[in-house]
Amino acid sequence: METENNLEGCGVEKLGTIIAIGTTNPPNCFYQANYPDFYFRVTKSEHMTQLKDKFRRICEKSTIKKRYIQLSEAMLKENPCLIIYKAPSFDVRQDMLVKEITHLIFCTSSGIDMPSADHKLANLIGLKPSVQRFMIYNQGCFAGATALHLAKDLAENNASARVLIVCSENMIMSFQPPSETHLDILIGSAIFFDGAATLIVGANPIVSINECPLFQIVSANQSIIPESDDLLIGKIREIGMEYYLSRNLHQYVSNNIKQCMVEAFTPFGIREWENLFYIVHPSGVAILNGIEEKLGLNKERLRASRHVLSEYGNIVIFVLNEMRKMSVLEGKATTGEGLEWGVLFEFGPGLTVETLVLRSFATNSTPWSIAIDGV
Ligand SMILES: CC(=O)CC(=O)SCCNC(=O)CCNC(=O)[C@H](O)C(C)(C)COP(=O)(O)OP(=O)(O)OC[C@H]1O[C@@H](n2cnc3c(N)ncnc32)[C@H](O)[C@@H]1OP(=O)(O)O
Repeated sequence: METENNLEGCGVEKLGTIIAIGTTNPPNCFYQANYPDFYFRVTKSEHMTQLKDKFRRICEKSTIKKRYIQLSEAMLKENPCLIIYKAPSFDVRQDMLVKEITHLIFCTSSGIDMPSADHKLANLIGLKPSVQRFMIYNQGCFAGATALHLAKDLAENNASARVLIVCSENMIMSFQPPSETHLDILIGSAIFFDGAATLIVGANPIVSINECPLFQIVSANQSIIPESDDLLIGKIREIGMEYYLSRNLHQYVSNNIKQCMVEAFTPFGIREWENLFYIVHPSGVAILNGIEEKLGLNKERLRASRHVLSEYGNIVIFVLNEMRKMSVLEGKATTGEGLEWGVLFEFGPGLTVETLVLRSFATNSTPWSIAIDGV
């Protein structure tokens, strides 16, 4: 790969580095093949046979095998307003959601109470009262990358800071019954899922105390795709989260991805895309296919994203975790499947794209037995 290694001499050890990643899901696992029956039965929509057939086609084409969702049939029975299209249900959803270091960043699109979820978490895990907290609400799917972006700045500007990031998403606010007049609900119902991820970011990782450098965040860029404001909209209403997903969304993302790559990698003299590792937000098979095609990537490059899409659904931090686990299990030399440089993309309302340039670490330079659960 053609690189000018423009980082030399600029204190790379001071760059924000991901030193821990963990992910979790609620226990209810839904196989995608069974989900149409479940979804139409619990929402009492069995009579909408054509819509159910369409939903089944969407589920089949989603390439998702299974997803984890906290909402159960019992919860829906107890809260029947959740299965009536456009029924006022915000208070019920909000009440269901709230039951549930040096710096703390919490991001979620679930719940808007004050004091917020970051405050409750800090108390729960016994963080110092002086911990510096930052709450990121309702940024949709690009919140994880924004949290990493912010953590990088905090870590690089506060010597010895250790930033805990917690991302938690839950479908309780966005769950809607199927509607013939609002087909976007079928797409969200087929690809959104519940999950949570945590990361710790700090500069100058100390390996002797088992801090485990996984990925260095070399740079972080955020950009808005021109003329895309209306393509992905979520509105908090009395009915919970009302959302709209344009059919053209995937084309806007893929048509603009090259520009994001050029802006992110030009400062480092990197102009070829094939020899990078990719942590791409698994937001839909059409988006992954479009990115692969526009960047001219071979099928292997988006393997981690496709695996997470198939096994969980749509959250980027899961892909980051999958990449480092997969690299170790397959005996690759670095945490980025043997490659040095990589990129993390995440998209959300705006349309906003976060592009993070990453560098991997040698897999034999870190205390892996502690870093990889199950290995
Ligand atoms: C929340 C956030 O902040 C960020 C996010 O992640 S938002 C989510 C972003 N992801 C998306 O918008 C999904 C992108 N789309 C896809 O991945 C795929 O198009 C898909 C899995 C939905 C379907 O797969 P496909 O290979 O394109 O199949 P295709 O045959 O074209 O579509 C299947 C059916 O879905 C319908 N469909 C596709 N996109 C649709 C949309 N946006 N709205 C409504 N219907 C849609 C098609 O009309 C088709 O219906 P019929 O079978 O009745 O003809």
